[in-house]
Amino acid sequence: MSITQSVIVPAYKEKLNIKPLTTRLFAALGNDGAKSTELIFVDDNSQDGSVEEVEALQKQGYDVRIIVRTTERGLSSAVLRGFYEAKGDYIICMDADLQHPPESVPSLFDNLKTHPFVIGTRYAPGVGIDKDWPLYRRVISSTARMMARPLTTASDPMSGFFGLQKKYLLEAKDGDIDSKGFKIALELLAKLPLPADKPIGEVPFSFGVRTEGESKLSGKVIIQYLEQLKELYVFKFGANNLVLFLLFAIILVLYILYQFYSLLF
Ligand SMILES: Nc1nc2c(ncn2[C@@H]2O[C@H](COP(=O)(O)OP(=O)(O)O[C@H]3O[C@H](CO)[C@@H](O)[C@H](O)[C@@H]3O)[C@@H](O)[C@H]2O)c(=O)[nH]1
Repeated sequence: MSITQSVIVPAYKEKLNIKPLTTRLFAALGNDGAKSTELIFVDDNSQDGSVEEVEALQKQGYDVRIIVRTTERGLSSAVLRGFYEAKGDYIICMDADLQHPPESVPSLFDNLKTHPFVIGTRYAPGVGIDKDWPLYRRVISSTARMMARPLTTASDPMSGFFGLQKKYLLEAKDGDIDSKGFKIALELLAKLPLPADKPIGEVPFSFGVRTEGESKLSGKVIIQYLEQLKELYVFKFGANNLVLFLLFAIILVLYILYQFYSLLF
């Protein structure tokens, strides 16, 4: 059976999550799904034993490999590298830390058969984000989501759990997709030539809790997001737009909130 589906996982210092993610993913895919699916970790030279972990899984027969980048660093560029190396026509991206349940991957692949792009969404009835998220993270997350509203109809464009049909990536103009920001799904939703008459697929999922390793979210990532938003607004609406002005007003408020938080904790 040939590979038609690829799962791409950006990973930095995620050794302890590699085995549970791989075994849970292939179990969820079932026999037939597993035969047509490859799993690719894109690691930025973590040097924490992730490579050996993947080699051990290969010996057990899993179709898994790890790309180790030594000269590049960053979540979005890692995801894009995996996308371009993927053999499948249908590609899913997910985090390594098991906050994105591997058991939801088959639903995302199913959805992708009839939609050009699918988002795993935390904003749907019955699902949600971790109840233990501190207030500041909820505020940042909902503000970030609100600011992306004019760029896409997707309910959760901040999600790192998403998929696309590879042909749309290949149809993008050279140099359009920028891999600097942290929010690669938003970048792709705003810039790919997706057909206007087909909706974005949405699959609800509950955002899990990271139990191993650490989040790489930091103040720097927030600033990167704001820079990315500015670039996407200009791409979509042109430079001289009122929306851009509003964006900067919101950026200012967010920045003040962030400073306020830093002072308190
Ligand atoms: N290769 C590589 N991988 C990276 C890098 N930075 C982060 N990653 C990987 O990217 C995934 C997400 O990083 P986290 O650090 O776990 O992100 P988070 O703060 O938990 O953010 C989550 O929530 C966001 C929405 O609020 C999501 O957009 C994001 O994808 C992630 O799910 C993890 O698998 C992590 O190892 C990097 O520089 N290089």
